[in-house]
Amino acid sequence: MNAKKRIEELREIIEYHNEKYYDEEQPEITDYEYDQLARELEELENKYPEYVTADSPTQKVGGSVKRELRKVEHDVPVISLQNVFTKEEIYSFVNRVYSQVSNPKFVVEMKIDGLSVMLRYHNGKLTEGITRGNGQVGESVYENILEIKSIPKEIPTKLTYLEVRGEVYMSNETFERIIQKDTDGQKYKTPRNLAAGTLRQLDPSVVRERNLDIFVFNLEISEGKDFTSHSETLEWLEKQGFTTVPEYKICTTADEIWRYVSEIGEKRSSLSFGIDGAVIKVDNLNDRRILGMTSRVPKWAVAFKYPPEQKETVIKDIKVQIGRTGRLTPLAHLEPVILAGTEVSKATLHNQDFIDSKDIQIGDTVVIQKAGDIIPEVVRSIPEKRPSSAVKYTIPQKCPICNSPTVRDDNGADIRCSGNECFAQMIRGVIYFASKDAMDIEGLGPSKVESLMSEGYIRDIADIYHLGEFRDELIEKGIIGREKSIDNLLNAIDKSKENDLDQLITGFGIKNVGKQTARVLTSNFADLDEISNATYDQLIMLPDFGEVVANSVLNFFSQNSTRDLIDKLKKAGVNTKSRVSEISKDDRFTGKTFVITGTLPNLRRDEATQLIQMYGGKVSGSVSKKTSFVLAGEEAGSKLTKAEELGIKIIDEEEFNNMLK
Ligand SMILES: NC(=O)c1ccc[n+]([C@@H]2O[C@H](COP(=O)([O-])OP(=O)(O)OC[C@H]3O[C@@H](n4cnc5c(N)ncnc54)[C@H](O)[C@@H]3O)[C@@H](O)[C@H]2O)c1
Ligand SMILES: [Zn+2]
Repeated sequence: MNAKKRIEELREIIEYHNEKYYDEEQPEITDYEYDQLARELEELENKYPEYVTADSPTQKVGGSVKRELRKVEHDVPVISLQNVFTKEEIYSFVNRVYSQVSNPKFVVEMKIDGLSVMLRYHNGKLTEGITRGNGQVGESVYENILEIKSIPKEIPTKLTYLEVRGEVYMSNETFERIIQKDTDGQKYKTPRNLAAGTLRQLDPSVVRERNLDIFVFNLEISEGKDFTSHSETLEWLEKQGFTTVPEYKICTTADEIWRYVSEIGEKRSSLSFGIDGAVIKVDNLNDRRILGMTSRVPKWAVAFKYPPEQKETVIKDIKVQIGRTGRLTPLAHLEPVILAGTEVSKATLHNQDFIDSKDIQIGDTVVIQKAGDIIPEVVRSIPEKRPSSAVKYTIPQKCPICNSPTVRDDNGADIRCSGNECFAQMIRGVIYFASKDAMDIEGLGPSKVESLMSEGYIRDIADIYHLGEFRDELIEKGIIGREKSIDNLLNAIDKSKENDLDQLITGFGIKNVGKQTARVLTSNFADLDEISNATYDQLIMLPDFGEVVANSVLNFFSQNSTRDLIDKLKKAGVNTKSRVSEISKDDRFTGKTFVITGTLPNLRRDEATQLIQMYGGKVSGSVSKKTSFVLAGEEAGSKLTKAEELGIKIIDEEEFNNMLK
């Protein structure tokens, strides 16, 4: 691909992820992955400056401004920081500074993973709180800021105007607590996203409940008071009651800086809050002025991004997941380990090529990492630690769901089920079963259904009623959410067992049978068994039933898989009795006994029998004085004679049909 094209493509991808991250607080990729993309774009733009445009994401800061929040223009544009990823880059930054100013000092701070907020004070009183927004214009979150305890609302020194900048964050502990019980909070993947989502919503009481906090890291404006260094401002800010970035350190040499950066990196996972790097800043404010800035970043600071934390663990098993498009994705089930603060028990292996190229086997010890603290990935296997019991893994040749052959995409590494819409179709079926129109199981919406099916917990609708057996596993995997959401869902599932039969029949999703038709069935038959044994003639006589609908019903209930499904549902305790039919049951033949003889022109004998039984009548094999009617067709033999002798009423099919009208 040529450079220009790649640059354009990268810009588009990055803009997309910026919006997800900054505006929706719902990132789809990890910070690490994002940083790789941003770095690639930056390097290309450096190499081909002729392609740099003013609207490139490398030239801009942050996200946009929410319409619901009041816009505020920044006094000092809020710029970004240059990211660096290696020791060498830190050294070259330090060397550059040394070449431009004499005896520089540096402050090394943690880069808190939250969102930037500017705080304004007039005459010592807090008057405004603004998000970074696009760097020029931010959003007022003043009412929300007031709910953050560690932000002083009034400070002892009454300068006419003061502006400080800090990072609003949420501690890991608070994050865990909130996503346990708060369904809105559960939408967010990381403390950073939840902190941003919380600060940018409109209800201050939510901020209070969610216990946001702040670390102040910069003094922007202090009218009537001068400082010579950054570290001096931090000390002064502390005296004013601000909580400043913890454990910052003043360093002189590159070696010293690197040692401290590494030290922070080592204790990173044991901190009670998230950091996404370390910031190295020139301390002296005059030096900063000499070094200057670009349109987007200061030249007197860099942010070091730590490589993702890695751990070793063992692959216990590899299972295949099936996605919406029928793609089979192998998933490693791991010996659980704590990584970057949370437990990891599975990781995607992407495809067969990934497994083969990394030489990954079941039983292997592997190195995993959580890129950007979200999605765990397998970095490599350690063949020296391979036990003799290790097993090679190949994606199955038959789809574990529909048994169709699996095929490799012509032009790629993906392997798909060749079954016609196998998974999508199944998913739709289960989603419909749980929907309001059918079994109305609250909490079992499309995305939950999809994950449960992808993970193999649900293969058919009856499996829904066995989810309770996997309660602990589901909690551990976090597929549904936390303990509370799982219990709510299990309760809703349990409750649905008592639903009326028409809801269950609707849920089967039988072709041409909607809610209305399901009701007709349940008001004419006593239970699911009667419905599944109903004959064409019984069905065709039901109100609103035409040939097509009747055949659809017959076809559905004649399949073995349907019988199995019904058995499974009954065993699980799902109601299969019709309540409506108890009231409106048509019992016109109660007390009447029929004898059927000869061949009827249209009805088969078993069909006629069922019709009679359906209306409360009995069918007997021999004619006696107790016989009410003899239903006779062609070639009726001795029974007809006997009926004539006893004077019992003989009817033909047409008369019988008339009795049913
Ligand atoms: N996953 C995604 O889809 C996605 C999308 C966009 C951005 N991101 C992540 O966000 C990063 C961009 O980060 P950013 O928006 O915070 O801006 P940035 O990289 O420009 O860093 C500057 C920000 O760091 C923060 N900060 C925290 N502690 C600080 C300290 N001690 N001193 C100075 N600043 C401090 C401030 O908020 C400041 O505005 C990317 O590198 C990426 O990791 C991820
Ligand atoms: Zn399939």
